[in-house]
Amino acid sequence: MRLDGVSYRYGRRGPWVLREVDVELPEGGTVVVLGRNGAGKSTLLQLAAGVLRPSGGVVRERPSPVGWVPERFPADQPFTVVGYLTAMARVHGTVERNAIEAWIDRLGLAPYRGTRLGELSKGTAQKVGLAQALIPGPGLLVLDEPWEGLDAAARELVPEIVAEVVAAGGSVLVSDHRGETGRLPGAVTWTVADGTVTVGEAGGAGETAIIEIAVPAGDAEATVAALRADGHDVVGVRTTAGVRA
Ligand SMILES: Nc1ncnc2c1ncn2[C@@H]1O[C@H](COP(=O)(O)OP(=O)(O)OP(=O)(O)O)[C@@H](O)[C@H]1O
Repeated sequence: MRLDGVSYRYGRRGPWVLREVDVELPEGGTVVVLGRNGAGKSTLLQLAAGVLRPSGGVVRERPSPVGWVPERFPADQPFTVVGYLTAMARVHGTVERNAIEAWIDRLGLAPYRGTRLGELSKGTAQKVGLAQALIPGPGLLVLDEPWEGLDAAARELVPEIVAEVVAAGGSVLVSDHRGETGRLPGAVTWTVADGTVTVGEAGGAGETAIIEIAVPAGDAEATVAALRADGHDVVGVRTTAGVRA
């Protein structure tokens, strides 16, 4: 898939979020999209997924089907979990009962089959968001901050799922401001800043600098959050008393 001179702004007079972006996502490739809060990561993902249409330029050779997992799963819909997953599978033209059931099991959704989406916790709703994207066997899987809101067990599943989609020949595009990038071996990075996208190798050997900083222990959480919000990969936190996270 290629983005050819893709530009985007919200509304006719809004500021340009992206300007003439040229990037290529190879078949079977994984791309991690990095950047500060508000840099345009979600916008880029939505253009790639076909959720937004470019204001200028064109997206070519988008694989199908597209599995799109938004940052916040829109849970205000009058469906039960199983009803929603079945309806979404129909939208993709297939109702593979086995695929629906397999993802319900794997993501731990079985206890919530008959629960209405609006009654789910945020983390469980995010899993339903993941399931609907995976059921059709996506040729392009687009995950907006997939680690956000998921419980620890489901977070562990994300790299596994990405590897499986890639092994089946699919392409994966993931945005990440939590610094989980290292969990996706072989991924390329697209860093969004000032309307442009810079392509790099994620964690390429010898290319990563690790900077140690010291802050008062009480500021650690806020500092980690600020660094991640700026697109940095926080690899560890320790106190003078020992390892914290
Ligand atoms: N629906 C919208 N209408 C108008 N402006 C928007 C809309 N969605 C996003 N923007 C603006 O476009 C810019 C890019 O937003 P985007 O959500 O793509 O950034 P992001 O890098 O994903 O940020 P975050 O990490 O906070 O999710 C921001 O300035 C944002 O305020």
